[in-house]
Amino acid sequence: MSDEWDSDWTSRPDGSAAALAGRLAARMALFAGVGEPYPPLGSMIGMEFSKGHGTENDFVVLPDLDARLDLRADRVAALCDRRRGLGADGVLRVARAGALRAAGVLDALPEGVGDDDWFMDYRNGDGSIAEMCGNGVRVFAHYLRATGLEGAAEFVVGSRAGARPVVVHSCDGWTADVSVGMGTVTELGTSSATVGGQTFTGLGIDVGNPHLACVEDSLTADKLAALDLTAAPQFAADFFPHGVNIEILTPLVDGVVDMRVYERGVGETRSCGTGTVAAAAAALRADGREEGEVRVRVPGGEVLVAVRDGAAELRGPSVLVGSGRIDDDWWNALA
Ligand SMILES: N[C@@H](CCC[C@H](N)C(=O)O)C(=O)O
Repeated sequence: MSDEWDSDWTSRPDGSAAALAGRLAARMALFAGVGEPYPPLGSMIGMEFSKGHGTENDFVVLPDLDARLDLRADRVAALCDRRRGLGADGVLRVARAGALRAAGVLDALPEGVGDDDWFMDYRNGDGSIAEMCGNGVRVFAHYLRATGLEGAAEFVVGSRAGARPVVVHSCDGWTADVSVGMGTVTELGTSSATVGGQTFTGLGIDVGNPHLACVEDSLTADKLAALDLTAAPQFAADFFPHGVNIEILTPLVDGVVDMRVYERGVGETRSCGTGTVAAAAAALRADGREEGEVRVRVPGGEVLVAVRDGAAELRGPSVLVGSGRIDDDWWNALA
């Protein structure tokens, strides 16, 4: 972690009124000394963050261009906690791949990713690292464009699953429409999982991260909405030794499916971009096809998935909600 985030008064975890008054006085004195107006609490020092979502799969975005942040699992989990933190399904650290490699966050660069490429360092809400996040990439690309960190509308975002080319079709400070090349879709075979007391059989699919996409013929959108996804599903751990994201979906009708998801490292989310790709591939396969376009409706909105030549493209929205600073005292007290 950077020294600038660890000054004497920011590192004290003492949250008492006396301690707070002391810190305020120290800030006021500091600013009075240089003739500057006193800044609002939290505006002087503290990590910048933004909050965004893709079809309501939400993320804390942390710009960390020098890759100095120590993104320990407990810190990520606290940040993502909806009561004691900012609240999110995951964290997106923004840096160049080379900076993350130099800082030891990445041992080596994934295939197709260069030192100068942007890299989405993605963490699940429980602090675990995942290879890829399809909704996250759209928000990541939107953030880069909206902040001016990236000037081009087409560029590459590196992920642990490899290079993901993005096209930002339209974008302002609030919303964006983004396409992502999601790479190869690999079928792993059939497996099953028990969700809310019901057993579903599906297709194991790797899109950089592991999925079990279960197309259930008897499901309607209403029956899907009534499923209980509060408890963690049971799945075949020998089939998915690193855990799995589980999608339950209706069969393909007129190019549309409805999907819900239980994400590894998070729980039920209102959308999962890689999950929609797995769902589209499984729905096409169940329909006797290997290619095609599928509109995937999720609780948080909808996205468009195209599967062609064994690879997929995902297109959907991104929303940037706002930005601010994380209090250093809060962050350091997590140590
Ligand atoms: N929400 C993401 C997927 C995030 C990673 C996943 N939970 C995993 O552990 O593989 C998406 O939009 O793809």
